[in-house]
Amino acid sequence: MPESRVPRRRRFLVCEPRHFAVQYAINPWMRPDVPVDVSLAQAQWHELIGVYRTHGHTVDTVEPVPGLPDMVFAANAAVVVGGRVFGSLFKAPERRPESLPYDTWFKSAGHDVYRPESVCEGEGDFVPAGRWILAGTGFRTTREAHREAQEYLGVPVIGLTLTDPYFYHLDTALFVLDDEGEGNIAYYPEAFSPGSREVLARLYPDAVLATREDATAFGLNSVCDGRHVFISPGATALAEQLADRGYVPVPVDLSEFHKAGGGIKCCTQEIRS
Ligand SMILES: CN(C)C(=N)NCCC[C@H](N)C(=O)O
Repeated sequence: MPESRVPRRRRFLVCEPRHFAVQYAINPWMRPDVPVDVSLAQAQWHELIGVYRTHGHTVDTVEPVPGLPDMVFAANAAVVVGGRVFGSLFKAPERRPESLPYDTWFKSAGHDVYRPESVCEGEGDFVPAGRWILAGTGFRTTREAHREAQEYLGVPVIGLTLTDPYFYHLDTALFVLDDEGEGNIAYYPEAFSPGSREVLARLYPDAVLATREDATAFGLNSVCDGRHVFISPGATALAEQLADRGYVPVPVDLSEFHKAGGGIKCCTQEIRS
């Protein structure tokens, strides 16, 4: 008999994909020659927002800026812990201008915003997990940024090295299921260096382990509220494992966004107060 899980209401910041496109290639998923169906992308995104709201979560929006096609990936703009906003310094010059509108939004919502000196991409690589923050490096966010984040947020930052370019952000290879007590996660071990795998196995002996099929279906780019897991419908084996553990998978298809290398979590910035 699986455990009964209790959801916690979340506050999310999102950005409508009004100017979404694949115009450049900064990860192996992006093919500017493959067309994006913009109206399908819009419909998929609105479906996600509707699903969050019907599950009791608060959703705020930042105004999209023309010429910034990846701005829809709100998770990459910052990581917010205890109301403190640790902003981003994108690696790709094409994405750097996204920081200004996001910082402006956070400031107008009353938050202090820290401007990092080292390359880092928000919740793409910083994954708050209760007592600590799991932090990816290898493709985008630097070790120096891990140090800056720990100093500003006052939360231990545990560095993990990513080794597969298809999983270039930590949130493509891992997500948090529970952030209270011992906590728990789901992840794809082969996306990490041997040492980082050992660290994850030590911290999370009871983790849910995903297959490459689940991971390439963006199954680990999921959002969990403690009970519901908003998950890509292609990650069928992972959804089954989660259901066996008492979670409730809620499939939401963001296939148009996969063409840019993003999924559900990338479109979702969590504002932790
Ligand atoms: C889970 N992922 C990868 C994210 N958190 N963000 C998606 C960013 C996509 C963008 N084209 C880029 O390559 O930066």
